[in-house]
Amino acid sequence: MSVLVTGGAGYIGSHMALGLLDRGEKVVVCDDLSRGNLSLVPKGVRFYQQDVGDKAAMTRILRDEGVDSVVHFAGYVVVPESVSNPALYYEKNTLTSLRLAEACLAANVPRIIFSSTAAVYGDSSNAPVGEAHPLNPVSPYGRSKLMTEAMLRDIGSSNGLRSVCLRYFNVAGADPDGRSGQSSSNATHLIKAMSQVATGKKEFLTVFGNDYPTPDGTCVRDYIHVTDLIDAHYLALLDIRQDIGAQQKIYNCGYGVGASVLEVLACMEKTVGTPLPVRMGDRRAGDPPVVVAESSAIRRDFGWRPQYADLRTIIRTALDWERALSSALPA
Ligand SMILES: NC(=O)c1ccc[n+]([C@@H]2O[C@H](COP(=O)([O-])OP(=O)(O)OC[C@H]3O[C@@H](n4cnc5c(N)ncnc54)[C@H](O)[C@@H]3O)[C@@H](O)[C@H]2O)c1
Ligand SMILES: O=c1ccn([C@@H]2O[C@H](COP(=O)(O)OP(=O)(O)O[C@H]3O[C@H](CO)[C@@H](O)[C@H](O)[C@H]3O)[C@@H](O)[C@H]2O)c(=O)[nH]1
Repeated sequence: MSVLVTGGAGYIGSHMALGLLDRGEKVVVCDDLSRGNLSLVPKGVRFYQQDVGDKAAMTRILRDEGVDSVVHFAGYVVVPESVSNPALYYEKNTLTSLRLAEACLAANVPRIIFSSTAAVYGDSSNAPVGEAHPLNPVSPYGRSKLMTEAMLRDIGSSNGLRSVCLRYFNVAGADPDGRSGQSSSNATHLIKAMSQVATGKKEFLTVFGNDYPTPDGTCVRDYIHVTDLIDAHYLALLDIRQDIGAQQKIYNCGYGVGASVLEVLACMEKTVGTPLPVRMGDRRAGDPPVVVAESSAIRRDFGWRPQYADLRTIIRTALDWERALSSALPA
């Protein structure tokens, strides 16, 4: 049996493909390369350049490859873009996931692990958010993911497709062995942008707002190392394969520690040993002030034990990857 990784040419999906191969799993990757890089797909996986929202094609692939479980990363991830173009996000995240779920039913694939997000909570007013926190996304991106969770829940109850929805907080860092990392030169993520500034690929960092109700006025986030996130997925895969318990399980993936934009900047400057060029800018649309995880459930239920829960490690691995990144990679 093999595991299908959708979006496996992207940042997190490529780490998942590596993590599965490292654990001796057979891996199939489907990615339409709309936002990914073929060079990130590890050798040793079967690759299809394929829109995962094409139900007929996906049904064929699931059957032909003997897939027993799907790990679904494919989607669009830029919060401000979802504010300016919501329809794109409902199409690429919600509709595509619906078609993929239908393909799973048609091909009798009984399990899916879904990339959800802390953005489903919206403004969490300073306290760490647990899974039972009110769901009030402030961006179309967050809503597109919340709708997908609900769809999977209903399809699970009525048609037997099991799901684990993992709500990631801010994923950053790179494979400690240097095999993958954030490779899109257009990525909007803070630590990526800082790494580009630190390596001279970007002129300066803009801090989006310093008048938030936080200790230093900049937004606070819970940054989680991508390798710890992949461990959480593997534990979720082991759990879902047992076919026991609730049809849908939902877990936060974060460390429960917040860092402000200025704290992340200070850590990056310490790592590179020099101040970075920075400009203060306006607030960015769709940004809640504080998003920090309460993540005891996944530790308790799956025995998740993060290995890289340290901002310096996250920044060092991101920077190592940025330095190694070939300028030949497409955007
Ligand atoms: N990066 C984060 O901090 C973060 C946080 C929370 C949730 N997530 C979720 O994790 C998942 C992966 O995020 P990422 O940071 O690796 O993004 P990414 O953009 O690097 O990867 C997404 C991949 O999906 C592919 N893709 C998009 N639509 C597709 C389609 N219809 N068919 C086939 N392939 C398609 C893209 O080409 C790309 O390779 C996303 O679903 C995202 O919403 C990411
Ligand atoms: O050049 C930059 C980039 C970001 N920021 C700020 O840094 C913080 C983090 O931003 P970013 O790294 O873009 O992440 P988020 O907008 O918090 O969203 C990420 O984290 C969410 C979960 O919390 C995921 O759902 C999203 O996919 C993922 O992009 C925010 O306050 C931004 O305003 C800056 O000040 N300057």
